[in-house]
Amino acid sequence: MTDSSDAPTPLFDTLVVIGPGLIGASVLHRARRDRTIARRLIAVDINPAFRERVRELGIADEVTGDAAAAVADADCVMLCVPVGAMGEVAATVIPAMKPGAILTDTGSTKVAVIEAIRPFLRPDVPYVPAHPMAGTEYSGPDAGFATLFDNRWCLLTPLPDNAPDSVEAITTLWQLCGARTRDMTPEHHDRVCAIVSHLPHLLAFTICGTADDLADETRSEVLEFAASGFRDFTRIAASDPIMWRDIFLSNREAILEMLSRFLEDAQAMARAIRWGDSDYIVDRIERGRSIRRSLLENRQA
Ligand SMILES: NC(=O)C1=CN([C@@H]2O[C@H](COP(=O)(O)OP(=O)(O)OC[C@H]3O[C@@H](n4cnc5c(N)ncnc54)[C@H](O)[C@@H]3O)[C@@H](O)[C@H]2O)C=CC1
Ligand SMILES: O=C(O)C(=O)Cc1ccc(O)cc1
Repeated sequence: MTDSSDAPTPLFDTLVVIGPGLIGASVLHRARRDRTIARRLIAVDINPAFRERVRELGIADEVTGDAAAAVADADCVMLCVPVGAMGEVAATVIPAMKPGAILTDTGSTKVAVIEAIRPFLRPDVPYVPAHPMAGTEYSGPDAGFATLFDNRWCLLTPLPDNAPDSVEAITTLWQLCGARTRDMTPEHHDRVCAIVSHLPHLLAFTICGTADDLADETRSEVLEFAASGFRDFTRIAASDPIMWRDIFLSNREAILEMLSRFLEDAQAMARAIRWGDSDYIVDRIERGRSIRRSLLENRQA
């Protein structure tokens, strides 16, 4: 029998998304919308309420809590759970995958996630780690949307023994999601993300905590008069606590290194303010402005 439709063959026959929260549900929305990523979509979640939401959203052909059964027929399995849960999920799914199927993940840290998954790897199941650099402060299946990854970066950290076709397949998957892709080592990835993503979140959580610790009368004024600077911090400070606890604990060294460099620079700024060093202050602010201009030019803001 011939296929009468002109639709191109999807990249995978069956894609299983484990953890259809913000990221997983966004992949499912995109795959559902375009039908170029996979013919059949399966979502696995431990939370029954989230499974029900995924069913209601209609973004998967099958929704289940049984990860091992779900992956048996999969051509690609994408782990979209918090980074601290990657190892235990990998331990359940890898033995149940069919030979040649590809395992990938979307974790925000790479060295620790790869180490957590490595003990369960099989030579006939390539694992290609990835990290879409796109997200919001919201989580859960309702937070997902099809265009989340458009024009954003997805960083891949292929392993030395990855066959080129498995890396190519995951690269294509992210490009079909709308992302631009770049390969780098897991160590480099973790240092880059420590400065561009993890430290900014740490600062946001901290400044909101500091504001909340202020005396009662000042604290109520923080809420009343929050100018845009503080308000912008509160957006990312609204992010999921479990996800961020796991990121901080799993990228400990790079985050602590970036934090200590930041503290030195903040001290230098404090000194300039104390001694009235206008040139230093203006120079630092101008560097901030030029970084913002570059982001706008690169369509990343
Ligand atoms: N939120 C963001 O902006 C971004 C997050 N990431 C990474 O992607 C991953 C997912 O993040 P989000 O989608 O934001 O999280 P989320 O909290 O929205 O979704 C995670 C989902 O995983 C499920 N889950 C947790 N443990 C599970 C288990 N053992 N088995 C099956 N399901 C399980 C949860 O019930 C939830 O539905 C994390 O590793 C995160 O670091 C990557 C890029 C951006
Ligand atoms: O909402 C924001 O500003 C984010 O920074 C989202 C985000 C969170 C975690 C990641 O690993 C990547 C992107």
